[in-house]
Amino acid sequence: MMELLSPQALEAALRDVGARRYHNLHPFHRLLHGGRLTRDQVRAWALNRYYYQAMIPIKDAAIMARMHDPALRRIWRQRIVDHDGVEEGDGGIERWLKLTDGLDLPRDYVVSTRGLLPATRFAVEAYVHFVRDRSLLEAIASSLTELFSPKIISERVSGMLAGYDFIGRDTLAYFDKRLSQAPRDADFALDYVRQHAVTPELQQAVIAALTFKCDVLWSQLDALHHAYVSPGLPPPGAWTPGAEQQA
Ligand SMILES: O=C(O)c1cc(C(=O)O)c2c(n1)C(=O)C(=O)c1cc(C(=O)O)[nH]c1-2
Repeated sequence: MMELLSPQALEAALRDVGARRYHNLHPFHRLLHGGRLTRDQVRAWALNRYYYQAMIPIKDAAIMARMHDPALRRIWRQRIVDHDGVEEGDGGIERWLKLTDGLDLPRDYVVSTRGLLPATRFAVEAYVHFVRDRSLLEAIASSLTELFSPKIISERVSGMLAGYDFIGRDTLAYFDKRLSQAPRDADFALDYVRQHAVTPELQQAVIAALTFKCDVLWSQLDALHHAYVSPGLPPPGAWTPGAEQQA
């Protein structure tokens, strides 16, 4: 028989998933944050990660479409505003494109997603499908990796500024805003999960949802590492340096 956890014990179990499985532990991130990648390897990361950024509002719209409570939708919709902006030239996706601009990747090439690793596409799509197909509680729980993101973002910004002469603070502006947005979003989601996961089965389901999401993030880095670090085998059609110049 599974035991019913107190809200505090449930939170501890969720934090333990992060401590063991969050993508700050991935070797690719260690290299990225340690200043040990080439400029082209950093470009591959920014190009692929764009797809995650671009699909986050679609993921959040799929979650919102399942919310019957206007009060809940009013809170959740802020996530879409944060990424899409209130007007053109504003928002998280635009700030991510400042990063790819800074790495000399043409915007139309980035936005076309032509050079994406297939595994990036599969992992990100799996996240969107997960929130569409599972319960609302599991969908909300799957966003809880953001509990752990402020720490990795701080490590990343300081590590990349120190480690790469081709990266400046303005290119990394995307992350400044996430440092306040992520805790606000994660605190809300954690509160929701603590209140609604009230049976052992629901509690196991939210722990599994967070585990799944850690796998979504981890497998994107596995694919980058395999294609661009070791053994360095980009799949057919995936970006290689210079491919962005070809029509
Ligand atoms: O830089 C990172 O390591 C990182 C991680 C995560 C995350 O843990 O899913 C997100 C973000 N960044 C991020 O920028 C972001 O907008 C975001 C939204 C979500 C989500 O699941 O709704 N995660 C993340």
